Amino acid sequence: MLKLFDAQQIKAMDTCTVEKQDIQSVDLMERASLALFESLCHLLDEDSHIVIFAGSGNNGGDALALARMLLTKHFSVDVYLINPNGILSADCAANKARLERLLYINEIRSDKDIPQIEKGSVVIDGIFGSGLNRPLSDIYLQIVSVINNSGSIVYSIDIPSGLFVEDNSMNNPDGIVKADRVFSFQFPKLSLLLPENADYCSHLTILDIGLCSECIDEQFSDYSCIERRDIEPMLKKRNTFAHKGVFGHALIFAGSFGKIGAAVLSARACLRAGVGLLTMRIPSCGVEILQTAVPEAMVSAEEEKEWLSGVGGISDKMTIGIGPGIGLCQVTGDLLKTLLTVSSKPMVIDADALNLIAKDESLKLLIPKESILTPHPVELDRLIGCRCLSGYERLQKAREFAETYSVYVVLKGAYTATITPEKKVFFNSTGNPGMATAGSGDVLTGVITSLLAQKYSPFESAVFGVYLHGSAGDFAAKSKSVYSLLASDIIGYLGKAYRGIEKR
Ligand SMILES: NC(=O)C1=CN([C@@H]2O[C@H](COP(=O)(O)OP(=O)(O)OC[C@H]3O[C@@H](n4cnc5c(N)ncnc54)[C@H](O)[C@@H]3O)[C@@H](O)[C@H]2O)[C@@H](O)CC1
Ligand SMILES: Nc1ncnc2c1ncn2[C@@H]1O[C@H](COP(=O)(O)OP(=O)(O)O)[C@@H](O)[C@H]1O
Ligand SMILES: [K+]
Repeated sequence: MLKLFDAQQIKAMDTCTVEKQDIQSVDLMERASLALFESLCHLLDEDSHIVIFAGSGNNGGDALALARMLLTKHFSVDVYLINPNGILSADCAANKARLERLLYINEIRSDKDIPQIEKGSVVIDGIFGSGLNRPLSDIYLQIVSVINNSGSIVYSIDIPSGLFVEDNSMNNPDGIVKADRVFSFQFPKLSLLLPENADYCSHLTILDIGLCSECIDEQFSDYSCIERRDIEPMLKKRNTFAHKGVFGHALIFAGSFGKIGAAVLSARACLRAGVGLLTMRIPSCGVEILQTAVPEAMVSAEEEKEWLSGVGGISDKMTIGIGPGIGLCQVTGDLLKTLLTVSSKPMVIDADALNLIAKDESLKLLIPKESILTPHPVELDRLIGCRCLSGYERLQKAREFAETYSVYVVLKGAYTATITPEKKVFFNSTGNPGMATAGSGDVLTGVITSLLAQKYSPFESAVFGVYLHGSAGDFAAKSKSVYSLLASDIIGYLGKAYRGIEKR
């Protein structure tokens, strides 16, 4: 699991590593720059012209060390050191001295010194890193504008200059470098996983720079990134004598007139994710459709033709999922209230079920503890009753909600965040923009309900389900392209996603 840290913690681990490994901080900088150099070389052409912007702190030090390494490979390199106050960090100064022996370093002290960037150049952005302590102003704003308008490929060292590691709600969007790729040292930075910062990082590479693992373990973090190696051990093996009774009975409340497709998608996904038995509670207009499209599912038909109004037959043995396509009728809201009142087991709550809860404050207190709620950002805003101005604010509000109501919140998006009742956040690492298509959320509801029915814990059902769903989406995108991917394709690749998780 990759933990995410704030700027102070990054500094502390830096210092700790230098002590524990008995090295100088400039040696750690050399190691970081070497990892960057090796990774970057794969992306450069022999005749690339490289323009490096270095700041006065350690991010600038990395950039100067990188320039020296690029010279050994005979790249054409221009270096601009931005040094308006004439003060450099010790390691930046050390690398300046090393580089000066090989190359003339241009210094930018005022706006007159800012260069035009030659067309076709590759820009390396080493102006500010995790030490940024205020939004960019003056000469820095001008330099960022020159970089962003240059039309060049831009590679940022550690983090796009001008972007804070965590909260950018008060930042100036014009003072942040827009990078084609960010090479982050050791850990992703939280801000790079938030949707409002998408323009500043098209691709992310994490570079292992050998920070001491003991120093990393000592630092507490509420944020981490789930990787395949975290998911693998969660997979439950199937016993030779297993029968369908072992793999749970899911009961999904889904569909309304015109939205029976949502019920079909969640039903298929639930079965493909491995549930033993599935009953679909749907309005009667959907019975023939569902029985034809998903013969493996049982149907509990509602008396009402077009929407859900009754709970039907439920038992304690069933695991409930509710929401896909159910609409916002008052009678469906009443059904939801009854269901929340009579159930004590965790359930999966999605889509319009979340919108119904948002409309009636009293329902929130009825949600069974440890239930899994799967809102997309707009649904989350409705649920908490306020329009969040940034992904960072939304994440904090979602954490408060998860704690207040003792539930798991799966905040969907590019790096879907599973938030626990203890307010810990686990970002997902699979998935792609092809999944931004109608019905892919219904598929996720089916998958998570299936896992919960199979006795995965609520935490495992959420993070494993989100990972599996994203991984199936990645296989689907490989075959169909991100443009043409359909929610049904995600279901079609769930098997391949399982195969990818099985230990080899
Ligand atoms: N553990 C790690 O991750 C390592 C980090 N290293 C590098 O060190 C960087 C952090 O270095 P620093 O702490 O020196 O931070 P920076 O290189 O980001 O620079 C901070 C300096 O800039 C000044 N400053 C901050 N915001 C400013 C603004 N808006 N306008 C003008 N000046 C401003 C600060 O007062 C400080 O002097 C990382 O991003 C990374 O590039 C590597 O060298 C080695 C290992
Ligand atoms: N850009 C993206 N990258 C990765 N996953 C994505 C992206 N866009 C959407 N998804 C995933 O697709 C699903 C969309 O869910 P939702 O918005 O509820 O769709 P719908 O309501 O159409 O079913 C979520 O699981 C989300 O994480
Ligand atoms: K940078």
